[in-house]
Amino acid sequence: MKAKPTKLPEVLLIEPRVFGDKRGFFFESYNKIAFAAATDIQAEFVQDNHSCSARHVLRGLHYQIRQPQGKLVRVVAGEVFDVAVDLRRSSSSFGHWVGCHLSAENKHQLWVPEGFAHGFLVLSEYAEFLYKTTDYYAPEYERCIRWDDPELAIDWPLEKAPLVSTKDQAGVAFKEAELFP
Ligand SMILES: Cc1cn([C@H]2C[C@H](O)[C@@H](COP(=O)(O)OP(=O)(O)O[C@H]3O[C@@H](C)C(=O)[C@@H](O)[C@H]3O)O2)c(=O)[nH]c1=O
Repeated sequence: MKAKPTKLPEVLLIEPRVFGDKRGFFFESYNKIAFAAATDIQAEFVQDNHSCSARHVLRGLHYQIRQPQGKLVRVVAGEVFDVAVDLRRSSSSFGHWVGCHLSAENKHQLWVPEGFAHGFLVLSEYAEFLYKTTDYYAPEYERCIRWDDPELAIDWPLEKAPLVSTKDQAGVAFKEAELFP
């Protein structure tokens, strides 16, 4: 596997080594030792999540305050535009975002560290989205920043107005959000 820094250097694009043959393909979607060697990150994943969404669904921008989660995200069916936003006030990339195309075809994964908000837009008919997290879901600490916050100005590849949950429609502005030191 290869781990490449994105324009936000702590957000990493992971490219697994894929073995294709006449039967199909095989790859290690996660290997603790290989991940640590390629990324220098000692992550302890405690939860695996799986969601499925239709085209134009946008989930995000989500994060947990006080119990932040690092996320290793990937797509096993379809394609998404996946976004991470740096919410750490002390960071030189505070308030900056990065977006990557993750698909079942390219098999790329994104490492979204603690202290970042995360969201994605579905670009295919549907997308199955899998991710590992370094801490447990804690609804009391769950926070949401609006996906279309003007200050963040994320350049989502939208074809029409996205389908957003009621919870996400009630997301707060970046400038009003509870953030990290
Ligand atoms: C995230 C999560 C949700 N749930 C429940 C709560 C709710 O009833 C239902 C759907 O939850 P949500 O609407 O929050 O699901 P969703 O919008 O898919 O939330 C996810 O979005 C992406 C962008 C992330 O980054 C994730 O960390 C997570 O916040 O599932 C859990 O039981 N455990 C979990 O870990």
